[in-house]
Amino acid sequence: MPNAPQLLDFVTLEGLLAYGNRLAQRAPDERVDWPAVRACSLPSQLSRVKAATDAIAALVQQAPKGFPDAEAYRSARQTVVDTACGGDPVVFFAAWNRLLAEGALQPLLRAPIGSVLKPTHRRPVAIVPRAQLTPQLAEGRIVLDLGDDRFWLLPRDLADRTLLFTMRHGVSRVESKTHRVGRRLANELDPERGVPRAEAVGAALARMVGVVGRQLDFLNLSNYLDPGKFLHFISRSPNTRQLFERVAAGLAGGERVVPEPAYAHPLESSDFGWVTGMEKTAEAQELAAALGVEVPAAKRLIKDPLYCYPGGHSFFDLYVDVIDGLHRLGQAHPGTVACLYTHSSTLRALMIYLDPRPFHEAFTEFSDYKESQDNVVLLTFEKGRLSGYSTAVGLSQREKAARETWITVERVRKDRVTLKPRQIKRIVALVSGGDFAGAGAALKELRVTGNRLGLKVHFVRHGFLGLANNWIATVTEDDTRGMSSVASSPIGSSRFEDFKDETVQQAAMRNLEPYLEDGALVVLGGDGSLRGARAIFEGFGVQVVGLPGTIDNNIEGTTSLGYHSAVALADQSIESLKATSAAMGTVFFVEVMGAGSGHLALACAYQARAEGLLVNEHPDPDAYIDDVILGTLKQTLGVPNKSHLFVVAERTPHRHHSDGGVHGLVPYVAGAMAQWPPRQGRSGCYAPTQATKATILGHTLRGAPPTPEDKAIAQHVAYEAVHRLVERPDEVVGCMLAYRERAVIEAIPLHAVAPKQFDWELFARMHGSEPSGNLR
Ligand SMILES: Nc1ncnc2c1ncn2[C@@H]1O[C@H](COP(=O)(O)OP(=O)(O)O)[C@@H](O)[C@H]1O
Ligand SMILES: O=P(O)(O)OC[C@H]1O[C@](O)(COP(=O)(O)O)[C@@H](O)[C@@H]1O
Repeated sequence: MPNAPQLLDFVTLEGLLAYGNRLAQRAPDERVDWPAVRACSLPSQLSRVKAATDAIAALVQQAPKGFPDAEAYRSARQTVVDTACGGDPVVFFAAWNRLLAEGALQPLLRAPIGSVLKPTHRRPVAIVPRAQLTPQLAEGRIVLDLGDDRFWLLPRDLADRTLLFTMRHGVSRVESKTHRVGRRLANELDPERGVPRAEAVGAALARMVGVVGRQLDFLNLSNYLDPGKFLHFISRSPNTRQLFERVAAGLAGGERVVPEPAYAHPLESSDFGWVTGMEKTAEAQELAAALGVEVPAAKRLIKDPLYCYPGGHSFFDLYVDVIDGLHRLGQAHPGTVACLYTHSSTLRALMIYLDPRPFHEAFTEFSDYKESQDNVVLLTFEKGRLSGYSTAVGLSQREKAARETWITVERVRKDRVTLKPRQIKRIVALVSGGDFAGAGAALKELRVTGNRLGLKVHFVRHGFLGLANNWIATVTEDDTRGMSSVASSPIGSSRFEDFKDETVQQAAMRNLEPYLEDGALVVLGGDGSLRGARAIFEGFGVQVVGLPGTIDNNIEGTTSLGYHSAVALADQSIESLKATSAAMGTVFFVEVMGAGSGHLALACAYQARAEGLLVNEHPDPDAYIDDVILGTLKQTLGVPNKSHLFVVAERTPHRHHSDGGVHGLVPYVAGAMAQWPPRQGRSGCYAPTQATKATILGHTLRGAPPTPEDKAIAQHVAYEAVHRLVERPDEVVGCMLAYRERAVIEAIPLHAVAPKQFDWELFARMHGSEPSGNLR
């Protein structure tokens, strides 16, 4: 049990009172509607705690009998604040949380709210995975394929049912990731990320409603999904109204007038009173200081669903509001569809309620409700019961397992982060693996930004090899002058397979030791180098950040440094070869790097509109050579001004040479061509001479000069790495900073770094065909 009393035995009344009083004296944030502050002296508070504790214990004793509704529970609790606590919310806070630490509040988690009790068995579901779709479930319903092996079971008519589309606002200016975002905060959507997300939610909902509507029409059933008749409910927070506006625009599709939304209390987010708007880190640090414990222990208390804020508001409190409130909304609007615009905490409460596991267990899973999870929970209210699943709950077994692993591993990563905000004093950087353009620009940016933020910066020569040999030096302005435009890696790189050996890593750690206290290591390199970074992060606790750099561009979720420069340089050569091919009719095979992945080769081939492409990913290169390469040449050889150019990724295996790639292709293709009957020319004309050649661009691409694009990416990720290491180390340590094409930089934990899949669609597009089954 996450909150077993012995794990919270550090919680004292004195500590809680000290902390609560400090909160009450916080300077209010202007965006926050601040609750009334009562100044009470510590002795008078202490004298009231006993009465408060007894009154709360009496309230908890009522729990098994249940509370008629959420309002009854809230007012019973408020009576304790007003009477036993003398109106002092801090006294309530101290008495309640002390009882929580003793485990005395547990009966609340089993209390029925109104007629509603958390189900102990699986509820009827509205969305089911394929494996659970039985004929009985589908009987009398419309079964809609949502993709991803999931089906939505919808009634054929609404009758006395209510459909509830519950949506959360997504990304707002003050983010719940970093701040306590409560109902007292007038929060607004983040214009760059929140507004497009809200529009996307609206578009997705409109699409889904349209698909179901068409099914109903097809079955000659009355279309109850008419957006013109939907009801809309929001909370008081501006971001839920903004979400409504975007979704309503999507649903209306420029045709209908959408009615004004109504206010609904259960859609409010949690009430954190004086804490609303506060940074979560500061909150945990202050509580830890007041209780005289480490921050992780204080976080354990804060994360308990029963932990209350001064005044009594807890996550459990919100849960009661949401569950009771949604049942009421369902009851009040039978035969209709209602759109509910709300906050992530509401969706979290819903998921916990819909999930049949015990409250604490489900809370532990869903307490980290994340951006990447669903934005809409689909609910049906029928015969007094809510059923329905968000896709986050209705995941297939495979997805569920992947998600559980992700949650566990992410927790472990965070536990390994020891660097605190603004603690870092030095950065050590190295470049590893195959070299790439842009490394210089990234290193220079690390030095400049690091120094500007008061950090010492050190470079390691020749990657992990240099770490094992102690080739570490402090760098200054002198050392990095002109570095941004340097090709390859100005501090060297290496392939050093011995680094996979733990004893070699230990030697490297001894060299790194003097830099590790208050320091972080930045590793620039490809997937192998990032595996090396992960090894010393997980094995030795080195606070490491990875920056992706490889001309192969084969790391999922990011553009890697060096890729654009390599493509640009290859493109110059390929276009030159195309020109001479068109002039002379020569057949060219151009080999580019990329033994491990064909992304670079594909980009080069497509951009140059080559006739064909051979990559290592190809399931049958021999068949491709015979069918596509020879087939194309049969048709195009001799066509005036036609070029014949094929891009080949290094070491692509085939039967014409053991080294693969372009090796062996020239004699084979030239030999085949020689067998073809001469093209019919005009009588009396001589046929042009046909030549077949191979060109290997090879390592020129790794040493390409950095393009402005690569320099810009390098500067951006390096700048972010330093800033985030200083300000938010828990978000970047043990991660690779991924550069998304739309210039969004995100942290991907090293354990989640995965190979990028070859783009068969682009491959097919380049060939003017659809990818065939065996290529997918
Ligand atoms: N599993 C690992 N553990 C420790 N070090 C590793 C691991 N994998 C790779 N490395 C280190 O990273 C270096 C570069 O990896 P490599 O795959 O050659 O290049 P890239 O980083 O460009 O993909 C290796 O030579 C080795 O020093
Ligand atoms: O020249 P080397 O060290 O044999 O490496 C060749 C490989 O290195 C690369 O240039 C880059 O690969 P990495 O990013 O994995 O180092 C590949 O395209 C190529 O197949």
